[in-house]
Amino acid sequence: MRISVSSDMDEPVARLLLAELQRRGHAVRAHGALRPGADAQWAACSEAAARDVAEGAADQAVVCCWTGTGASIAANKVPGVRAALCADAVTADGARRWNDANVLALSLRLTSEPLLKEILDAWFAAEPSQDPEDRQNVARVGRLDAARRDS
Ligand SMILES: O=C(CO)[C@H](O)[C@H](O)COP(=O)(O)O
Repeated sequence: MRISVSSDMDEPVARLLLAELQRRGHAVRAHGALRPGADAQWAACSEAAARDVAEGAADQAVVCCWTGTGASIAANKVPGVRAALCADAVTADGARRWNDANVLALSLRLTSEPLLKEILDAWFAAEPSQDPEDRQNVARVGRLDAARRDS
């Protein structure tokens, strides 16, 4: 899978995230503090990674900041992006399954190395639910997105 990754801070867990995604065979594109010379403000680098997904340059993205909140807020402003801030594997599983999330947001502060691997395992193992009610919810979010674009 093609995965864009962003972090506003060059923290060990962000480097580990890059290495772990590569080890799993993903093609990784780095933004922010993970790419020399790139804009590393959390709003800018989260937007860049999210735009990769929205524009088809990446299949999914993982966006990071110290809390994970700014990264998820910025990513969610990009049309077509459903970013989910996940602090554990159960949340990551639900985000993929029920929300059809296409961007994973992580807190650099909270995500330890074992937790990171658990979250990634759950995120990549889960498939979006085909249950009609779940699809209706995701479609409804898409309509909210479209309405915001048109307003
Ligand atoms: O969590 C964050 C945003 O949600 C940032 O990582 C946090 O604000 C730190 O940024 P800075 O190093 O610029 O003070």
